[in-house]
Amino acid sequence: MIQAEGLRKHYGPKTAVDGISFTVQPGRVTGFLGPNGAGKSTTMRMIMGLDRPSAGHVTVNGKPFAQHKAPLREVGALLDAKAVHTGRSAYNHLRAIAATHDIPVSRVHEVMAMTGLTEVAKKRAGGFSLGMGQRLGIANALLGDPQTLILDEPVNGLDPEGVLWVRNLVRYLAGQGKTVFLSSHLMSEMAQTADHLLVIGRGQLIADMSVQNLIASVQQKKALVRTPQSAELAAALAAPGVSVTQSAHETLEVAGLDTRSIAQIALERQILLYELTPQEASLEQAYFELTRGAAEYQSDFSMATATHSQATGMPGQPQNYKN
Ligand SMILES: Nc1ncnc2c1ncn2[C@@H]1O[C@H](COP(=O)(O)OP(=O)(O)OP(=O)(O)O)[C@@H](O)[C@H]1O
Repeated sequence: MIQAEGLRKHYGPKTAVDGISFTVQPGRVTGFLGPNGAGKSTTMRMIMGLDRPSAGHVTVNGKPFAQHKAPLREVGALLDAKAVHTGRSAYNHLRAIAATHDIPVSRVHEVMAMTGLTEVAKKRAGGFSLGMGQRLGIANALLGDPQTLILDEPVNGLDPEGVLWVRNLVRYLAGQGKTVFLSSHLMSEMAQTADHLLVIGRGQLIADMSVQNLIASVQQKKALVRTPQSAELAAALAAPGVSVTQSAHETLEVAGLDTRSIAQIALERQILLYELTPQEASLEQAYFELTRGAAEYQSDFSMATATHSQATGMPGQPQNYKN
C-alpha cells in the first residue's frame, strides 16, 4: 500500500506537486493520469525516496521507502528505463542488483523468462531498443518479488504484443494481492488495465475514483438516432440545453436528452425511428473533460480539435488554453 499525506514539492519557484493526499490500495491496479508536467514523475520519485518532499510525507507498505531494510523486496519500480549500466549485459545488470539483496541467481533467470529477455540475456543493455529497455526495467522491478510495484509509463515503446503482456502481468500481480501503481498516457490502455484512477493536474489531485465512476462523472445524455424524418425530428427535439446535429444521411446526434425522452417525442409526432442508441463516454473524453485547463502545454492543434468537438456536440468546450 502507498499512502501520501499533504505531499508537496517545489523546485525553486515552481510547485511541481501541490500538497496531495491519496492511498494506493493493494489488490488492484491504480492508474496515475495527468497531462505533461502535471507532477506524476515527481510524485513517483518522492514515493521511491529519490526526491525529498518540500512538505508532507509518503509511505510504502507502512514506512518511508528509505526506512525499509530490503527495499527491493518491498517495492519494485520502473522510473527511467534508460537508467542501466549500458556496458553490462541484461543478465549481469540484473545479477548485480540481485546481489545487493541476496536474491538468488535462479530469480534472475525467472524474471528474464517472465519478461522475454532470456534470448538477449548476454547482449549489452546499452544496445537495447526502447521496448527491450522497458522489459529490462520491468524485470528489475520484479526482481525482489515486491509487494508494491510502481511503473512510470511501462508500455512506452512496446509493440502491441508487449502492451498486452504488460496489461496481463499487472492484472495478474494485482490479482495476487499486490499494490500496482502505474502511469500511462495511453487512455484506451488505461481503461483496459486499471481498476482505479488518480488524476493529477498542475500538481493537484483532481480525481481519485474507479474507472467506471470517472466515466460516469462526465457522462452526458447523448444518443444517436436514425430516422427518415430527420428534419422533422430535429425540429421536435429542439429545446434549451438540447443540441441536435445531423451527422450523416438520416442520422442525428442528440445531446442533452436521454433515449427515453427522444422515443417519447418521436412517438407523439408519429416519427419512424430506425435506430436509437445511447452514446457512452470513453475514458479519454472523461479525462479531457476533467483535465481541461489543467494542462501546462497545449498546442494550437488541440485547440482546433476541442473547438471541432464542441461543434459536433462532443464534450470539451473550447476555452482559452494558452497559459
Ligand atoms: N528537477 C527539476 N527541476 C525543476 N523543475 C522540475 C524538475 N522536475 C520536474 N520539474 C517540473 O515539475 C513539473 C512536474 O514535472 P513531472 O516530471 O513530475 O511531470 P509529469 O506529470 O511526470 O510529466 P510527463 O507526463 O511529461 O512526464 C513540471 O513543470 C516540470 O518541469
